Amino acid sequence: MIQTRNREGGREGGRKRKRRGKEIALSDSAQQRKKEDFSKRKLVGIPQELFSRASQVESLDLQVNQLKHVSLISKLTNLKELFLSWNELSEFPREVGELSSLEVLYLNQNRMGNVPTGVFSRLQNLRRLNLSTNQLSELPTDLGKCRKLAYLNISSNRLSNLQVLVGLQGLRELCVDHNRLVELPAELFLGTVLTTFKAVGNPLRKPPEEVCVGGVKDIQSYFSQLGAGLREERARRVKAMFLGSSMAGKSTLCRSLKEGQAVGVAVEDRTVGIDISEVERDGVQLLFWDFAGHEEYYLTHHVFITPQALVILTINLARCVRVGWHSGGSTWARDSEVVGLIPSIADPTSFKDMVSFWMNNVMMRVPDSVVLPVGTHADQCTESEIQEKEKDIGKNIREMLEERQSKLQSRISNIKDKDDPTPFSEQLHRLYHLADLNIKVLDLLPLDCTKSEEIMKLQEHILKHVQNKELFPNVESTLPRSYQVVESSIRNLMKNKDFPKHGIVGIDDLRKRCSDLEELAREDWQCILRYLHRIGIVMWYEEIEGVRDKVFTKPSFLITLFKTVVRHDLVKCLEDLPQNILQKVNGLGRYRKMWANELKGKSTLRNTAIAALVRRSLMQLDLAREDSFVKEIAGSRQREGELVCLLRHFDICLPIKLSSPLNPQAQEFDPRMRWSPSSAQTLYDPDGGYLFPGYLKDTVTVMKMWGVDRDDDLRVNVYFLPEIPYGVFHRLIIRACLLYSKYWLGKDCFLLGYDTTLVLLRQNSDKNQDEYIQIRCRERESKRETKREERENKHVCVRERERDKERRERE
Ligand SMILES: Nc1nc2c(ncn2[C@@H]2O[C@H](COP(=O)(O)OP(=O)(O)OP(=O)(O)O)[C@@H](O)[C@H]2O)c(=O)[nH]1
Repeated sequence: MIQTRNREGGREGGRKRKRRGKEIALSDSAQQRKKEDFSKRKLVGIPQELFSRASQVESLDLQVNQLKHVSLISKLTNLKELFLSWNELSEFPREVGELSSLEVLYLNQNRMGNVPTGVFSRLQNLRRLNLSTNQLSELPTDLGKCRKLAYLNISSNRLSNLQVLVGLQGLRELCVDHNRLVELPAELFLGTVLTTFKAVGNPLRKPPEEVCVGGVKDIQSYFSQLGAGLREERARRVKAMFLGSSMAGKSTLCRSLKEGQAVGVAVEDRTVGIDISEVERDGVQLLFWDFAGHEEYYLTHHVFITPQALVILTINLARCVRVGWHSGGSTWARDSEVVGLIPSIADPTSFKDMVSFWMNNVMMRVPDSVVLPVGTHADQCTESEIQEKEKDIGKNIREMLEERQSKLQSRISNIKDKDDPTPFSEQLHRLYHLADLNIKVLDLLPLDCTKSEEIMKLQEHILKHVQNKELFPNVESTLPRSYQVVESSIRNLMKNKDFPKHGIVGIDDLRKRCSDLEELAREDWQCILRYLHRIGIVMWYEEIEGVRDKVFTKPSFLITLFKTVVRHDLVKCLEDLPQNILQKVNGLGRYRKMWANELKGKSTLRNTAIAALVRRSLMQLDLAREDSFVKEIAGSRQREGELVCLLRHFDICLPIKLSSPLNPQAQEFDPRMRWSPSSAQTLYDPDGGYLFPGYLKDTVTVMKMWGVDRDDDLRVNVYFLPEIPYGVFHRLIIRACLLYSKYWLGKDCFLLGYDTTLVLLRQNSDKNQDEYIQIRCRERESKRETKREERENKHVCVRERERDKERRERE
């Protein structure tokens, strides 16, 4: 998606760019530095005119040209800043090594394969160096002599060793994303002034990537614990995520793998949300995450689909029927009924629903994954059918991947062909990165899940692949012993009778309970907890205000909570709420119908309805004995419940006022500020409720308000490659509505009202199957329209009268 601009051509964040800009501006004014700007001129050599005033030039900008060599640059003896980004340099310009006054050197986005040793020995004043997006596999040993170097960007290269950087005492910012690093030198972090370190996209084992994403503090803690004389341990662990459409056989596979033999699953025993199980085989710990295939659950899946996992894409072979090829890739249809070019997600036999929807989701969320397609129900197909389907699915997936690559490449060329590609450098970097991260799809394995020997075949298959270091470089990681101790202490605690069955514990309480860890400093303990959170052993959302002091030691319980309000049969759950539960939340019997109708008609759930649903779930699990616990989860009149707090954070629901058509808590939008969910804190309204865009069914209200499209509407289309990820539009609804006081919502479209302006957003796909979000804007015509809008604003309000009546009845 086109969204970011980077004026400089480097790949630093906006803040840093600004800082650099400021630095330059300050030093400019102080020293009257002579600047020469020759950027974006399609130059193939340095302009000769420069040499007539060579000694005066202090800053030279040659970005975005076609330079293959840089000669005579050493004549600019007073040069302090040199920008050579976005050129065609395949060799490092050696003469640069003679520019002893140089403070800033940018050589990113070139094609250099190496930097010769000796160049940096004389660059003693160098403060900022950007060598990112080149093809470097080694760093010159003398780089470590640039004692003043404070910023170094060497991301998107082929580096596997950072030892030469040890000793750079002034280094504060270091970016090494997307290289081939397996280990990091501890000396780079311990006792240094490094404050920013980025290393995503490396096959890191020491420390593992889950530690590195926590930043310098977490890495320091990791190394100091490694160095504390405690034994280091090797952990071999892999998460296997079972994805695929409903009734494909995911639960059957998960449960059978756990038991080590074929286990039948009753058809009505549908997975709700996600099931988690864990087994150890051949010294590898396998965490199985079984994601429900029913559409309602896709909304929460993104919270749990994490990188570095093995994706087991489960396809019911008996359900797909081959009907021929066409460009849409929908090769399958039920009972020989040909589906449309873009088959509906609701068609469980379409190729899109069975394979490409999941593949696209995986490509978008975890694009460096390994996918193992497993064809279930092989016993219900003939040998030749299996072979044919196996071949077709493989071919279709390959075509999908090729199409994705070619789209990525064409977008890359589009940007590169622009006269000035620098504003798109961040986007280009992402495209390069996506093009690099080719998802690995293994051959389809057909299975009859009713046979134990077939289950064992799958187990062997999984173990063979996860032990392949090329496919899973991160399966093995080195951990300080304390990491293992904390993990096993928590596991042991969970076996204790007095440990809460739900597994939710206060963070300090948990630390106290792990008594064998007394010597571990609080900060180190938190770093370990963060690591355990990232690998999915516990959940600790320290960034969410309402739950930051809680640890969910049983992630499955968290998922159970999500299932309370995100489920395929929610209307029925509301209709079936027992009387005793209603009484607990001061509800009347007739509320069942009212709540069910509100959900069906407006996709809203009021607080009392949520409280009743949560209470019922907790009672079913025998966890409702402590009223205070139920209130913490479900909410009370004083405070928002932890469940909605989490759902809000993950953009699954939107707080709404049920009593008013307006949203008085809407944030004022400040374009200078970065918007984040936490900045959109809303006041808790005990009489309010939440809107779940995932349950929106039609577009009637929105389209009535909007009318027909007009030629003079202001219109912007935002295209997505290869399609709009599931749930993105829902999240857009939530984020946009938090900013506007008037909105009308529908399935796949919504309308925002501000002053006299209407803005329509809708997700579309055109005849070329390009998917995009369209933004249309127009002035409202008359006051009459405003009145009509208020009358029809039924998605965000129930009438005041109705609320009063309800209150009276309660009283
Ligand atoms: N004959 C046969 N039945 C299978 C096979 N695999 C699964 N089943 C049956 O298919 C049905 C659906 O399987 P599940 O494992 O519940 O499917 P799921 O993908 O988990 O479905 P959701 O929970 O809706 O996501 C169950 O009744 C299984 O026993 C197979 O290979 N052969």
